[in-house]
Amino acid sequence: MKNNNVIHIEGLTKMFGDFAAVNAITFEVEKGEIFGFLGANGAGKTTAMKMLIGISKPTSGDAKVAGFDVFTNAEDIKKNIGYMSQKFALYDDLTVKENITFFGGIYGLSRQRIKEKSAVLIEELRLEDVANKLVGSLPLGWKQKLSFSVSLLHDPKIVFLDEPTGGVDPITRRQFWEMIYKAANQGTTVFVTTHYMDEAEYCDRVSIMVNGKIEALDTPKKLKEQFKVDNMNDVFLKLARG
Ligand SMILES: Nc1ncnc2c1ncn2[C@@H]1O[C@H](COP(=O)(O)OP(=O)(O)OP(=O)(O)O)[C@@H](O)[C@H]1O
Repeated sequence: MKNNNVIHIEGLTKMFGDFAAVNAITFEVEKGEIFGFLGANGAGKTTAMKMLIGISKPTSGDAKVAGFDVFTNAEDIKKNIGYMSQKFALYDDLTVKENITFFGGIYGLSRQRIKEKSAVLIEELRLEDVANKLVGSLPLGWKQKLSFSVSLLHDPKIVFLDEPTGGVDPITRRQFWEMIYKAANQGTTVFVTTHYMDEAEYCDRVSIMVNGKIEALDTPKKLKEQFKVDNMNDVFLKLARG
């Protein structure tokens, strides 16, 4: 593993019976990179991501995340990553402040650190007026931005985002991506799945999974050249439709 690689995967495979949901995938992701992990429904993205975040044991292959082996150091991986998905966000029945305090506690931050982080985060997200309101009462876009910030509370080396902007309006999606860029500029690696092809264009590199295999992996510019098209949507359609 090179020093600046925070994800290193070789021949990573997950079988469900005879079915290879993830079939010998190999790639590396660098520190501070925004890595887009694309694929049609059922391609194997979530299965692969579950192995990378240490909650599912691979059938075979090698994977190191944040320097830790997914087979032997899954607990260390969990401490060094952030995770956010469209489906599991925050607790609707806790206030903004309570959610931050709760997750800060889970991540092992001290009371003082939680207080400091909470103040900065609420100011940055301009949530002062709703800091004591239940998260369930906030618009989805606000929840998702807050959820992303919470996933970064413990300054993880890598943040895994599983369709973070699903169902969110275009303006909020844009703001969300500004937050992603900021995190990446500060050295956090961003591993993101999305079904929005305009978002694929914002990534430094993009991989496209088809039936458990990675069929293409490069910068959006090079992928467009390779497939002789002028947008990522057409790259995706060419690959996903075979
Ligand atoms: N626990 C399981 N047991 C059996 N098959 C599974 C299991 N989990 C996933 N699969 C299968 O593995 C394949 C890959 O699923 P996965 O959820 O990883 O795809 P995905 O690319 O994340 O799709 P989506 O975009 O819909 O989230 C699918 O055919 C799915 O049915």
